[in-house]
Amino acid sequence: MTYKLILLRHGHSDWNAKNLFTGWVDVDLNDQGREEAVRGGELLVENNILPDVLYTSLLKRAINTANMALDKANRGWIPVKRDWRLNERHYGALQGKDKAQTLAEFGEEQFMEWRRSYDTPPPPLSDDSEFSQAHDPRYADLGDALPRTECLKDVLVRLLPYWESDIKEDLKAGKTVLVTAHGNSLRALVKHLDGISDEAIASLNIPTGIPLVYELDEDFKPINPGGTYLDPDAAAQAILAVANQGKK
Ligand SMILES: O=C(O)[C@@H](CO)OP(=O)(O)O
Repeated sequence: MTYKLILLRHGHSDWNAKNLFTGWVDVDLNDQGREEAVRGGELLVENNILPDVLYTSLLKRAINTANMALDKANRGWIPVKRDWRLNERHYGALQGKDKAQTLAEFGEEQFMEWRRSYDTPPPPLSDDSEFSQAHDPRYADLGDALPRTECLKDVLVRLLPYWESDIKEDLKAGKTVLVTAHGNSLRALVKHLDGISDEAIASLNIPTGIPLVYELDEDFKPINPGGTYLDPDAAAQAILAVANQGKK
């Protein structure tokens, strides 16, 4: 028995275009992102990989990407599960800040430590910031568990129980699962699936809008380590662009 898992990072958002740290701020797709989402759906059809169930975060850039991709694939009817555990990493006090300005102000070492180190979170975001989610009704049930900042390790800690309890169960039932989420929540999942070290994960980046397909064996180990991008050329180009964000 093998299992099929599709990971899809949301398409380009307004704040990707403006080069701002986004995290849990609920920014929508821009025109480029909507095109990427539709193309993502086309790639699923062209490769005959059709999801049976959809998982998304609670953020509209992921929700809308999934809806557009599935509509293109004529799979808008599949069951949907949404959970905050798939949200982007909470970027703390960096949410809403310009990446290039942050790089110039704090230097490359600190900037990359905040962006890509496994276990150093940025400073926490104050609850009275305009970019805070402390009063957002969609997270009311979280109580004290609501993050004010997160490093990648924190994302893995909140995501893994959900992977085990829900996503893996659907895979075990033989369903092709689509997870539409974010650069850093997907990096956390890929780290787990591929057994990537805390150091090596720093240089792994995920492009927007290109489905990444994993075939997993009965122990949920990848038969195709690193997964397979359905458009490898576009993925290679877009990965470089993500890696170089901030550097103008
Ligand atoms: O701003 C963010 O939330 C993320 C994803 O866009 O950025 P980065 O790639 O810098 O972690």
